[in-house]
Amino acid sequence: MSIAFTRTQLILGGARSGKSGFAQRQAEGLPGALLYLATAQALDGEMDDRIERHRAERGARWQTHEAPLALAEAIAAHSRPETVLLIDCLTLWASNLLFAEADLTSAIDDLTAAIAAAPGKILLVSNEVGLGIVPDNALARRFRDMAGTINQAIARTVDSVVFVAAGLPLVLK
Ligand SMILES: Nc1nc2c(ncn2[C@@H]2O[C@H](COP(=O)(O)OP(=O)(O)OP(=O)(O)O)[C@@H](O)[C@H]2O)c(=O)[nH]1
Repeated sequence: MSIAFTRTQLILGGARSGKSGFAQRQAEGLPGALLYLATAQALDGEMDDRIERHRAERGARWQTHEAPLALAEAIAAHSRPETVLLIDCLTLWASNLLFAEADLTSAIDDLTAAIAAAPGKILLVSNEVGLGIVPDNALARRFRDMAGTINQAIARTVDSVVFVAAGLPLVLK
């Protein structure tokens, strides 16, 4: 099932909700060159295997670039009128920012400006992390708040927002 797409779309969902697969199918339904911008870093063997599986599933139509922190710069460098950029995912980008002790407000401003200025199509994947119990430690609470703040800022910026649960899309905007 695909959802109407104009130029920019945010795809939210919980862990293993099917959001990445949904975003990939949305992108593959569009004409143009497909570019995957990964924010994940392979820090252990399990993540290596996961990334390998994702690369194999994407197939030969896709090019991959990694941007754990400099997402705005990567969008500016790779977006062209004929490209479809899939950014997966903003939640890991938030945790990379947190560990790098980066300035969240200016990182969000740079990212929203880059999305608005990009000439090509952009899909962004993000986790909806705040639905469970309140975490019992300050770092996890800070991360949860950052993730929510980023999702709201990106949702304001993009043309459409979809929430994926159990593999099924619900249009929010
Ligand atoms: N560095 C890197 N990361 C990748 C690559 N392909 C996918 N990833 C990462 O893999 C992650 C998504 O995979 P999963 O963690 O299996 O997805 P999930 O969130 O559990 O499940 P869904 O809700 O179904 O998306 C994203 O954070 C991507 O950044 C790649 O080629 N390089």
